[in-house]
Amino acid sequence: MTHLVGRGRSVIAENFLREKRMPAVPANSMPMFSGVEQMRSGMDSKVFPVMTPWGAPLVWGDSKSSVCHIDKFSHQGARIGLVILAIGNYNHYLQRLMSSAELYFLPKFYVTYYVLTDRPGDLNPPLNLGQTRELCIIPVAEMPGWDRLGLRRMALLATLIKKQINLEVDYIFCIDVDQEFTNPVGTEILGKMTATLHPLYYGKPRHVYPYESNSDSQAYVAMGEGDYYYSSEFYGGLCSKVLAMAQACSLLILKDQDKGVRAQELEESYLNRYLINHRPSCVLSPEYNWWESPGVPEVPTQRLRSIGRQCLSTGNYKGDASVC
Ligand SMILES: CC(=O)N[C@H]1[C@@H](OP(=O)(O)OP(=O)(O)OC[C@H]2O[C@@H](n3ccc(=O)[nH]c3=O)[C@H](O)[C@@H]2O)O[C@H](CO)[C@H](O)[C@@H]1O
Ligand SMILES: [Mn+2]
Repeated sequence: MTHLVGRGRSVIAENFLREKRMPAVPANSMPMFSGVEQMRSGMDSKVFPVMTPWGAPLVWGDSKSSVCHIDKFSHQGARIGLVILAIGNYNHYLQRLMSSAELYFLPKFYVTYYVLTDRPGDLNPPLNLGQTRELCIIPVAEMPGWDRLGLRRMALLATLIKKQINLEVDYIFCIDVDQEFTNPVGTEILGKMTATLHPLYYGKPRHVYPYESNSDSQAYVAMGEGDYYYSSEFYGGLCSKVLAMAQACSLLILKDQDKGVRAQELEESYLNRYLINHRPSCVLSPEYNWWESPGVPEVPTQRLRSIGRQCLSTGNYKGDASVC
């Protein structure tokens, strides 16, 4: 594997990233409600909130604030990692996700794909990657099954960040392999901690969110707690923040397993529990977790599509049963 570390990075970018690695602001010093700015989509006059109640950007890729963020020179040297877990027959999604990422995911940036797979040979010959991109294949001995892997991914992620990723990139994102980028995704997603709204619960009242209701579980969320319901298909941030999150979630999962308890939505439940206590600094709109289904809201631009959830809702993908 060739390392891209340090190549072409400006002093300004180095300083910016150093500052970004500073310790977290304690939750109790979080800014209070700062009002809700809005973006209006030209097409149909729909109004989209662009800020969370705690002042974090709520990102629609074409909103003024996103465009402004993208223009920030300071991100130019950022190195970004994308962790992809592909076990068993989910390996067939890899090629599609990676080719779409080459087209749309932070093009021209330093991007390393960390592919954790039980079939390392499947990526041979490897994809033709852009000049600033690299692939790191990490063989893992895991059994297939989303219900099992949903309880393993956080631990795998924590170990890998600590051992390797932390030394190689600034930001790390974890993405479900059963997805594809369908439009540009740029630096607007780079936050200390970035989480994506689950489209089925966007704009819905708090009481319908599928937070864990079993009070024996470490993922339990009491009535009245929580702002949004986040998806487990795409999240990320600075390595140090994602490491803290993955370590905390895997500990919650282990504690539950020790008691024979399992949160209903698996990793997603623990992620949501964690994000209630540690609100994300960047919240991605359903543009970044989208599929065709009556329950999913229309968005100005569809950027990241979940093929798996699309297949689950309709039984096939655009009529192509072989994709599902
Ligand atoms: C198909 C399915 O029932 N999906 C459920 C699963 O969606 P999710 O989209 O959360 O799960 P998923 O089936 O996409 O699995 C998560 C990720 O684990 C990896 N992976 C999973 C299984 C496997 O055999 N190999 C592999 O590599 C892969 O990166 C995949 O994208 O969980 C959600 C809650 O969290 C809901 O309950 C969904 O209904
Ligand atoms: Mn998925």
